[in-house]
Amino acid sequence: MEKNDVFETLQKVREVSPLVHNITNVVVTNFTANGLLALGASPVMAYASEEVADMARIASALVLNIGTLNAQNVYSMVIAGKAANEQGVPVIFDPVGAGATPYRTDTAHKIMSEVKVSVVRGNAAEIANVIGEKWEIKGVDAGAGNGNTVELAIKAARETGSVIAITGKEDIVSDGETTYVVSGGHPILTKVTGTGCLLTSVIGAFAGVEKDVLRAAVAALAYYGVAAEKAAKKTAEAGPGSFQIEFLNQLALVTEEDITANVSIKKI
Ligand SMILES: Nc1ncnc2c1ncn2[C@@H]1O[C@H](COP(=O)(O)OP(=O)(O)O)[C@@H](O)[C@H]1O
Ligand SMILES: Cc1ncsc1CCOP(=O)(O)O
Ligand SMILES: [Mg+2]
Repeated sequence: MEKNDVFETLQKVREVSPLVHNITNVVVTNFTANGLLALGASPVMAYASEEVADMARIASALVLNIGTLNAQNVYSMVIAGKAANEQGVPVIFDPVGAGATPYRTDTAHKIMSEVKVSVVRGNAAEIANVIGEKWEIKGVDAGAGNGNTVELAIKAARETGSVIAITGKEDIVSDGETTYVVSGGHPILTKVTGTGCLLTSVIGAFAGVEKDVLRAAVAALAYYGVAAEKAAKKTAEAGPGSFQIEFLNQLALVTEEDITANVSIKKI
């Protein structure tokens, strides 16, 4: 996986404009749709159990996000996930807040057991709790924890059979055999809600055009980090509000040169 693979995959997303079906949370819905549009993908949010199977079947990727879960949406997520699986549509899962309440943890386990998930993207606490390990979580935010995120990603990938993306200061992606560290991004990302959720949907867009989901996830994380760095630089004198808007701009503006100059991907 090289820097030019990142740009190549980004170009494919921009050319194909994959339809990304999101069943996500009420906090991030608008931001996610706008972020996917800025990337060049085509977002749709569809939640009704009567239509999710039909929508998932025609999508290039399905993104499931339990941020503001309830019984109805979880029911829809499983129906959509199974339809996507039948059709070979990649399913990307964001276990928002897994570990914060037993309902979230149990739901994450239910989705992982009933749906074949291609990629799970979460912070370290969420990924740890998905595989039954302890890691402090405060609502939807990861606590410091004292585990090793590389080991956690490898273990979680082996146990679940999914590609695992753990995000934070450094992002780790593993399929249990091959593991990458993607550096970049900016701490101000943690001051804007939904940047993790949007990233999960961006991974969906990349997986919608690239069959190798490990490669798709690494490319998505690298691209996202570069856009964040550019936005942070441009709004350095301002705060999270200006950053949020500029980040959407930069998601549309990342160039091959930006990627060559700023991406850091290490295979470990
Ligand atoms: N300290 C940090 N420095 C740079 N980037 C960060 C930092 N913390 C998080 N990020 C980035 O913020 C984005 C969202 O990740 P994260 O905050 O882990 O997700 P979540 O919001 O789901 O907890 C990712 O692109 C990640 O790389
Ligand atoms: C604040 C909040 N509460 C429930 S979902 C949500 C959004 C979480 O988004 P992210 O994990 O991307 O910060
Ligand atoms: Mg999150």
